Amino acid sequence: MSLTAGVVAVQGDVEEHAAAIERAAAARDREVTVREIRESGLIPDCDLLAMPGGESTTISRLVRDEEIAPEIRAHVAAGKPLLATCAGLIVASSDPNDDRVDQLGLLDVSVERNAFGRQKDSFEAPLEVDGLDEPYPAVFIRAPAIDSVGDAEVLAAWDDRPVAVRQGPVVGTSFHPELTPDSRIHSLAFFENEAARVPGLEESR
Ligand SMILES: NC(=O)CC[C@H](N)C(=O)O
Repeated sequence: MSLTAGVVAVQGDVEEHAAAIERAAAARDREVTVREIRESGLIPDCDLLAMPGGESTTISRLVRDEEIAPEIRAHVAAGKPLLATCAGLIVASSDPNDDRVDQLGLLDVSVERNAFGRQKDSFEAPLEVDGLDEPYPAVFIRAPAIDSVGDAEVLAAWDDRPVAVRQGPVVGTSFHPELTPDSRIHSLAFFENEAARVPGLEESR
């Protein structure tokens, strides 16, 4: 079955996410069509969803004004995967610590925007990630840190702060997995988490 993927496309690395989704799908011999999401009505047809980095206040505004937010929530409630990166993580969180961001509350974490310090505005780090055999080359750009974690599971930390989390079908990262050729995070979010995200799947097999 061919898959349909959506990338919330207000700004940020939309094409890079699309390419990473295509690489991750190809590695599994899956066909995928990637659509850019700027308006409501498209997400219900999507099997997978990515919410890229950019500026969280801007993304939040689009998602609210275009009435995309309820569709993202319904997508996740149906157990379909969402990968939320950097600003996307801030929007997906339950507490962005910023009144200008309308959070979606899909990841039970509070975040601090731009938390990794001015001298380290942008850096790459070899990250140990739960579920990956080798460190992942993680690119951080004015990245948020995760301050506290409720129901979500921490997949990776940097500088003693969580930077990748999972809650059911949602994976959130502080870094930008679309900016390196390594598509293992997309693969983890979209193709390797089936049992965890679809309740009852394990039993029904
Ligand atoms: N690269 C990014 O997505 C940065 C996120 C941005 N600093 C914000 O707070 O919205």
